[in-house]
Amino acid sequence: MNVFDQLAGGLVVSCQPLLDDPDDPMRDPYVQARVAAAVVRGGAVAVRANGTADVRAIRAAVDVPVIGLHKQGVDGVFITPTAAHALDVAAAGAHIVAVDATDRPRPDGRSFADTVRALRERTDALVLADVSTVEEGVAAVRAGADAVATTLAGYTPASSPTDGPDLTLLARLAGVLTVPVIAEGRYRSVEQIGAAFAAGAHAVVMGNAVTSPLWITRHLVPATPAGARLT
Ligand SMILES: CC(=O)N[C@H](C=O)[C@@H](O)[C@H](O)[C@H](O)COP(=O)(O)O
Repeated sequence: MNVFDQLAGGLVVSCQPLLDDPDDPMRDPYVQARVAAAVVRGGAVAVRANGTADVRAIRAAVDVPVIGLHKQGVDGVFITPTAAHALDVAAAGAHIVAVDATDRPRPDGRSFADTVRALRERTDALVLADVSTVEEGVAAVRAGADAVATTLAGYTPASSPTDGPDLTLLARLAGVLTVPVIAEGRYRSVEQIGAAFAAGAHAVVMGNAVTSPLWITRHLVPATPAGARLT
């Protein structure tokens, strides 16, 4: 049984501070580890986390698989952009390393396949390929990815943002791949979780809608008269 089997049919919760707000008060490994412990207590089958400090703190706080990544910047390839980042995340204790698997240029001039090879040679970590198109998913599996996630749908030049989660991409990936396909990106509701499993998801990842008070409040405030006056 590999680690992805432990995720089958479950909810994975991403415990990360907000990407686009460096002053998010939740940007603290102790805080993220407490959030992770809470979501696991609530039934999350795994936790996704950003950065070696958060991965290490969360590994110590929970007994479910940890999907680690390292975000660098906000443009181009920013999810675990280099082999060195991937090795650091694995060394911090991630069972699975999430890596951008698009074919865009990377800061180390290497390819996604090189990162997979480096992880295989030096760690036991499995590789989750974050993609935005079917073609990227197919190429990622050819390059050795253990699973594919729709994380980058709507966040790359090759994909268009959808209002909610990209269920079409999910269904197409699930239709052509034999590895687990993870639904991730803009999941906000019980209905969307159901729709993802109906479309063939192996597991569903929810992030901001569960773990970011900053994101949730910013989402709700415009519905108030006081918030509407601000916009
Ligand atoms: C595109 C990107 O940078 N995605 C990141 C991946 O780790 C996170 O910022 C997201 O919160 C995560 O994917 C979960 O998605 P959502 O918060 O929409 O449920």
